[in-house]
Amino acid sequence: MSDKLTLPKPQGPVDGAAETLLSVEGLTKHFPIYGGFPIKRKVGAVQAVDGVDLTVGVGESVGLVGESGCGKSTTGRLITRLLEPTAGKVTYAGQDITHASRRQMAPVRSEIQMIFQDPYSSLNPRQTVGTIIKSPMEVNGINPKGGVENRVRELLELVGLNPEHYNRFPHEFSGGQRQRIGVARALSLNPKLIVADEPVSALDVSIQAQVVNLLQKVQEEMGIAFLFIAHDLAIVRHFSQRLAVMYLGKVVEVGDRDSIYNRPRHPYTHALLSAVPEVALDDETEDRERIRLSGDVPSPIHPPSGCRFRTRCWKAQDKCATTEPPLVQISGNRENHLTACHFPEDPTTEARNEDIVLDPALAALEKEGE
Ligand SMILES: Nc1ncnc2c1ncn2[C@@H]1O[C@H](COP(=O)(O)OP(=O)(O)OP(=O)(O)O)[C@@H](O)[C@H]1O
Repeated sequence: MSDKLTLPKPQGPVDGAAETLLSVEGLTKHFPIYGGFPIKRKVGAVQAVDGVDLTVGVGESVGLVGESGCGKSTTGRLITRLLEPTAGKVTYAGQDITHASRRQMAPVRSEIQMIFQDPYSSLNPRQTVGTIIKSPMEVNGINPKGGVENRVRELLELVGLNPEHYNRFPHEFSGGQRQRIGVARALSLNPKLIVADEPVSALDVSIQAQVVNLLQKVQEEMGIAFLFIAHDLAIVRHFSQRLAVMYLGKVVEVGDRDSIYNRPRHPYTHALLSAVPEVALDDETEDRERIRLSGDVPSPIHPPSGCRFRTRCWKAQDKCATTEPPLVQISGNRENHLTACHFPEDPTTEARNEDIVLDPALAALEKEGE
């Protein structure tokens, strides 16, 4: 039997969205920590990703959001198989690729591409733009109609760059243009899924929208599915049809865009939304609740018991420390809107009477100052 994966048409609609292209179940990555002298042994683990379930439909754009350190990049790298999962399952187009070898991954590799955060370090400074974009085609033995160079010029044009700049080097481009080169490189293999890991975070705010628009165009016109990783909800607001909110290695809420932005239930999603400047500036919603998401995410080496958000949650009760809330469709949620919380917020973003301060130390300081 050949050990190469064959890629049948993706099967079965899931989540009410398109046919499922990618699905991850119980995805887990624990990075071991070694210590001791003279013999080093495992003394603990960073629980970066801990039992994530997620699906991306064919041509669908899914946003994965959460604060820095909550495991978004690790999730992206597990999906693209740049990292080996500790546990769980990754299924792409109906095939289990969780532990697929390099050889087995070969046919899939070209279909799943990644765009990285930093357009400065992700491009080889010694290679011309032409070489950077054509390399994936050459490595994968792809010879497009009209030749490789012609295809590279087409791709440059598609991402809004001058095809005549084929022989230029990355340092001759601005940050936004370099990220466009990264997009052209990702597109060179006609992918079906792009994992974009904070693709605009390193760019000037004025340039961010242009690159997001380009990605949106690519997603819509070429039917490419996206997992768009971002730390704030404003960036993915217009881009993602569905959103998953992550906190300390777990997905705490997932649903379609309207459910997450207008009917969020998890206190953490409320807090993230209240930090979205775009929302605060909006006249219609100027009375939105104000939640100050201060304090750090606890260490993923010793995450809190029960609900991981409980140490920063204004609604936490005893049960939250003892029982982990499952990610389910709680009462009041629409279909496919799942929330992991014992004491969810009302499904509204109406104004509150008082500010909520998530950091107890900060709250005490404010009280003293009154
Ligand atoms: N190779 C590694 N070895 C040990 N710990 C790691 C490794 N990679 C990531 N981590 C840890 O895993 C946790 C999750 O990291 P990850 O980069 O996935 O988070 P993130 O949400 O993408 O954050 P950021 O936006 O800052 O990249 C962090 O605590 C990080 O320090």
